[in-house]
Amino acid sequence: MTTSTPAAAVRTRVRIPLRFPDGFEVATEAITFHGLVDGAEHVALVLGDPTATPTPLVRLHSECLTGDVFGSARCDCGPQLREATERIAATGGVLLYLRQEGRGIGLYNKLDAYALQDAGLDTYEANLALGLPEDARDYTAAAQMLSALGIAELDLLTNNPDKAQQLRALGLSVSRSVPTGVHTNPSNLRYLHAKVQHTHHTIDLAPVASLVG
Ligand SMILES: Nc1nc2c(ncn2[C@@H]2O[C@H](COP(=O)(O)OP(=O)(O)OP(=O)(O)O)[C@@H](O)[C@H]2O)c(=O)[nH]1
Ligand SMILES: [Zn+2]
Repeated sequence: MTTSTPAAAVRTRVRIPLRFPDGFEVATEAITFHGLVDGAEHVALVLGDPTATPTPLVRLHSECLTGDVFGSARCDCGPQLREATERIAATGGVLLYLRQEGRGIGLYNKLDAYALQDAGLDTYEANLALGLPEDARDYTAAAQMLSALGIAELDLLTNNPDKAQQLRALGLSVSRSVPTGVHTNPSNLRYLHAKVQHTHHTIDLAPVASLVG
């Protein structure tokens, strides 16, 4: 981490057995922190043995109440969370569950943005129309969490180049960006297409290109 980033410290470690609706089960250790710069209640989930490899697999998962909890098909967050949990457990690593709902604009603003998308705007235009940034996420707290866990070098499970870029600028060594699976459905195609076009997410939509309007 850069010298200008304040250090955070582990507050509590507690074991939580996870049981997903599809039957997948895995044990995790949930970790909370003191001293995170943005004051949010971000949580780290340790899966498998992160010390088993010099570059543990890490995912920075931005909170999505609608996708992660309710099963919304408007985005790919729920399936990505499920996928990440299993893949990280297999190799050893950490999932940081970051309280950055709506790319950092909050739940109510995200739902306002959904309403604008239903009126024709894309996911980025909708944020701007609300007078908000396209993407308000800052990963300084994530870098603090990783440093507090003793992780300086990692593989990052993401399709979003900005996440690796920000972590590197914060002094972490991101060995590789490992793409997630492609989780398309009729309700999220336009959203995923906007991510590829606008923010260069590495999502291979070629197999479904003809369906994107
Ligand atoms: N403002 C806004 N936020 C959204 C929208 N759809 C999903 N989100 C939020 O976007 C965040 C997830 O970001 P994504 O752009 O799907 O993916 P990413 O985190 O940038 O990249 P990956 O690491 O590849 O998943 C979550 O916080 C969601 O709540 C939307 O239409 N508008
Ligand atoms: Zn989502």
